[in-house]
Amino acid sequence: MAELSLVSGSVGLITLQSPPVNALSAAVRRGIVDTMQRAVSDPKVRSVVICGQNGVFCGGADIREFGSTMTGPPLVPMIHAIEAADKPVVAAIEGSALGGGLELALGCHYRISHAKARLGLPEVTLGLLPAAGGSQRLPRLIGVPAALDLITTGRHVTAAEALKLGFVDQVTDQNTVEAAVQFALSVVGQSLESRRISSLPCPCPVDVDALFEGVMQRVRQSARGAIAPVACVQAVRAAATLPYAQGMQREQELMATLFTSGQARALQYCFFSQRAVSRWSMPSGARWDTCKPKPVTKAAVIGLGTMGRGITVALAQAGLSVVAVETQPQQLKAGQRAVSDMLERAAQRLGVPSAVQGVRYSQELQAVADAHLVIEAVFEDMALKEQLFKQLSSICKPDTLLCTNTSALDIDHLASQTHRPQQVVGMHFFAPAHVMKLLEVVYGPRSAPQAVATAMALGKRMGKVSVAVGNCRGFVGNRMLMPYVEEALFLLEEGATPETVDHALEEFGFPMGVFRMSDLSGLDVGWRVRKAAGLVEPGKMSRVRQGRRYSPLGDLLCEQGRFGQKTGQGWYLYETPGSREARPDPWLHSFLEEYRARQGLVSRRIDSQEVQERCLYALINEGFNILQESIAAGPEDIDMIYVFGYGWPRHRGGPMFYASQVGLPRVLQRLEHYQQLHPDVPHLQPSSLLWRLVSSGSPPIHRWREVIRKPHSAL
Ligand SMILES: CCCCCC/C=C/CC(=O)SCCNC(=O)CCNC(=O)[C@H](O)C(C)(C)COP(=O)(O)OP(=O)(O)OC[C@H]1O[C@@H](n2cnc3c(N)ncnc32)[C@H](O)[C@@H]1OP(=O)(O)O
Repeated sequence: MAELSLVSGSVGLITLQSPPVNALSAAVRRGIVDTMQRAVSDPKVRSVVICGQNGVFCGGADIREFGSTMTGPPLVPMIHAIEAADKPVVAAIEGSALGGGLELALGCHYRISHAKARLGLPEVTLGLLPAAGGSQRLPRLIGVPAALDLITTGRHVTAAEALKLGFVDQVTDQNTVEAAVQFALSVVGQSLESRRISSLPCPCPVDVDALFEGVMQRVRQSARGAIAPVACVQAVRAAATLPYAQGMQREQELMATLFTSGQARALQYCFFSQRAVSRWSMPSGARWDTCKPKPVTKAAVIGLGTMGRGITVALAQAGLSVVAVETQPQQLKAGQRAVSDMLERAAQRLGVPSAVQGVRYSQELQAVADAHLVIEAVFEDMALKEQLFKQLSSICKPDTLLCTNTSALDIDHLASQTHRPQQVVGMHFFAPAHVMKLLEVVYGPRSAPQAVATAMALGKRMGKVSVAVGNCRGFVGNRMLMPYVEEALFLLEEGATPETVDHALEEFGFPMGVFRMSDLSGLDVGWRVRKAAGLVEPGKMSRVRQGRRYSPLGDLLCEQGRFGQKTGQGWYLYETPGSREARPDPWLHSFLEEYRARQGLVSRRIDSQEVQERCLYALINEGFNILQESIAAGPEDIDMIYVFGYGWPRHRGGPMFYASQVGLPRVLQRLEHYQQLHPDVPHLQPSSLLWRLVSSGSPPIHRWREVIRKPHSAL
């Protein structure tokens, strides 16, 4: 797992060998300890270079080992032994040096990096901190503020930035190992004292207390309940204020708490789930590894509203040639300006050439004729989309993929408007479409596996986390959101205020509670959907519609023109239309009191626990229904949709993972409890899959699929 060879007569070259990313598994650590010992004791070896095979230095500790008892040589003494060596050790960094990989490099006396390498300490994103000395060495080398930035965000930096910050000694765009070998030859005989980072003093800011207080406040605010960023600050503070040995002790203590935490498990589950969702499958048995995507170089977008603009930008930035069609001349002009601005700004920020030239604009639908793939992003209106799909079916080449960006409408119905239902899929983007990472790729019963493969591959090219899901109202994300929103409205009827509900959800870790979110996206959006579903009865207050409990509160606000931020009033009050700061609205509080009085509802005190349980368990319950119906292939798919599209706090792993952590029997018991209190609310009726999982002994989440697939009786 690590090989030693002698090169250029006197350089011991240690090559880490553990594909795909040379993670520091027990075998690799054993290999490093063994080869270092041999190199140090071999008189022919005068200096050492450490590199990784296949163009990757090291992706860090082997995350797969974290779930079980760690065996093999520990990282910390291994890195100390490298640093203590009396022969110069040079890290030759290609590809990635991340986490334990960078900590290994920081234990070396010199670091030579390829220009295209990426370096960083992303442990915080896995619920950990750099506990192989990284939190103590990096501040000594680059100073406290820069180290705090890298360690608390986990961001990867380019070799150029690493050189500027001072933790890389040389950057090359030639062969990195050869450059490192030459470098190793050149430093033989030089003193290594100043190269042992652990022996350097930590450059200490003038007012350490003020600095760390400010940082801690900022970090706590953005962490939204995540504990690792806070521990990272504490570890760096130890580097700034304690001698190295004591700092290391503090680093280990903090790591011990994080390592076994539920948050670390959740974040590591997210790491693997994010990768697992690209290995999609359909109920038909079609899979990611049996279907080849079709090449797509020319795409078309129809409709230049907010979504169409974002989708155009995302496609152009992925290097596709795009034609954007908008039939309204004013909208076309405004859309063109907005798209060009977004592309120019992004190019400036990233220091890359602008993709503006890759986009053409037209008022004519005919302009999409030679596209390989068309994404429709017109107004959410079935009649309009039906008409459009009929036209596209005759304009486009027979093998052109026809995609819709609908957020809820029936993909199969749209497919039936065309002569090529197998070529129709949903590509459900989230606003702003060029920023948000999530893409739901929705297949109908007639969608061809190759069409799904092509949409998934395109999503990947656009840098999205793409999740393949089946066709149903609202697909996965919005379908699960419906009971969540409904429960929040019911809680208002029963005595809560928007503030108490939002506070409980934000306390859980959402960036915004349901009412602030609804004000931001516009109350009229849901109103239109409810109208189309025949649920809205203007001016009426009835609380049972279509045979189940219904809250008309949202409709009543819309009837008064309260659409949220854009009108300056919604569930909250805003200083002016469009402003963002939500303030409690006394009018709304009186309105709720009057509403309850007219409905004969007795207001009661509702605590955070009830808000969280009713909103979140209702959402989770719908997730179980979705799994049961095979709309999502597994819990990881649902969880990634919620983490990347709906602000579910990543350190809680997604709704299904959260349910597994709370304990399925507990979720079931609380749903039953609330269902008894509210028998007219069908979404509180526990899903039969939840029942089956509990009666199968509540297996761990990675074994749920076995229960989902098991044929079940109608018990
Ligand atoms: C109590 C004391 C205990 C001490 C513990 C010491 C702790 C040390 C801290 C750490 O080092 S934690 C790990 C820090 N490293 C990372 O976070 C890096 C994670 N990896 C990546 O960011 C990327 O994978 C990459 C290295 C940039 C490569 O990206 P690329 O897009 O090229 O490939 P991927 O699809 O992401 O990955 C390919 C394949 O490899 C698996 N993998 C990647 N990194 C690791 C890893 N560190 N451990 C185990 N497996 C890893 C990844 O899961 C993919 O496989 P899959 O089968 O497709 O899932």
